[in-house]
Amino acid sequence: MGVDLPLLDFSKFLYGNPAERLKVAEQITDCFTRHGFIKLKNHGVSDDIVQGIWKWGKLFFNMTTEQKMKIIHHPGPDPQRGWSKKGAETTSKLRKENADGAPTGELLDEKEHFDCGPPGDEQFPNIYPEEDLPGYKEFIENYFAAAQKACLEIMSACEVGLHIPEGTLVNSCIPAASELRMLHYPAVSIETLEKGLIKRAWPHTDFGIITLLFQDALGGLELEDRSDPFHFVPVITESSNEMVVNISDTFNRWSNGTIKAGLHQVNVPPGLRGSTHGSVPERYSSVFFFKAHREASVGPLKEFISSERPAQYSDINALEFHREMTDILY
Ligand SMILES: O=C(O)CCC(=O)C(=O)O
Ligand SMILES: [Fe+2]
Repeated sequence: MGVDLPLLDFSKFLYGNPAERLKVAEQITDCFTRHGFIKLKNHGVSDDIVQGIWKWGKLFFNMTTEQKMKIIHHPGPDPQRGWSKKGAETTSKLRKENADGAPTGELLDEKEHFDCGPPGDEQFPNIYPEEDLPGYKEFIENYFAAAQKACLEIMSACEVGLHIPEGTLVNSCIPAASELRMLHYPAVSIETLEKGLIKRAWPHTDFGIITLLFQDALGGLELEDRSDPFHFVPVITESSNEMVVNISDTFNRWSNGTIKAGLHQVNVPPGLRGSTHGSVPERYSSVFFFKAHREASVGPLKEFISSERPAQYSDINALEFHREMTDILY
């Protein structure tokens, strides 16, 4: 029982010799296949950027409601831009679509977030608090570039680990169409969370290719223990520089259902489980939803289709898939 996620050293892929690259690539795809999740160190996103997540996250969410309202996101099927206030999104509806026995109804997530796409996105322009928080946009754009680069390297590692031709995954990811999210979970009473109508984030899978995640020292991210379905265990990160990566729905589709998306939620942090009263401190985290380029197919790749395993998913493009999924989410 339990899930032992090893902390893999990605520098062995980035700078290692061919044998080292192959070894870590296979560890990555093996862990992804078994758990839907991996943990990486030396991933190439600098400590400065990770420290910036905590610094800029606090500055952003500490802005007044009036300031945040200037860049509020208007819900709809297109990619999210700007600030979404607490209760705007319910991940539980997605869950309802994905599996039986899941919570149903309007279960809200106890979180607020900021979302943006690639710097200079013309199709879905980003919105920043440029006057109210100078420097934020510049930080976010640098973080976006570093996260996008890390994801492309992880795709290369997956190609090596899965023994599929170079470029099979990477070529569908350029130009960038990823989404970056800064998250803040306000302090909440344990009683409220334990009552079960509110969760920091309900069980869900993400719908890009992979998601990078950084969480603060408080923690609270949990993944499904596949040996005990619908039972969740904490993803323990020893330092806030550790990168947690999950497989998301697009990878599941590309692999024709052989590499499944990692089901996850955000719960009472490990150190506070079992308490019956008191409050759970606020929490900060950030996720980078790595997406295929908007016209790329999110149907199964030919490497994963055979006469024994015909295509399980339709051949739609990434933007159509995104719209389909956000329609469920809001
Ligand atoms: O904050 C976290 O740890 C996870 C957030 C998450 O799963 C999401 O936004 O999709
Ligand atoms: Fe998620």
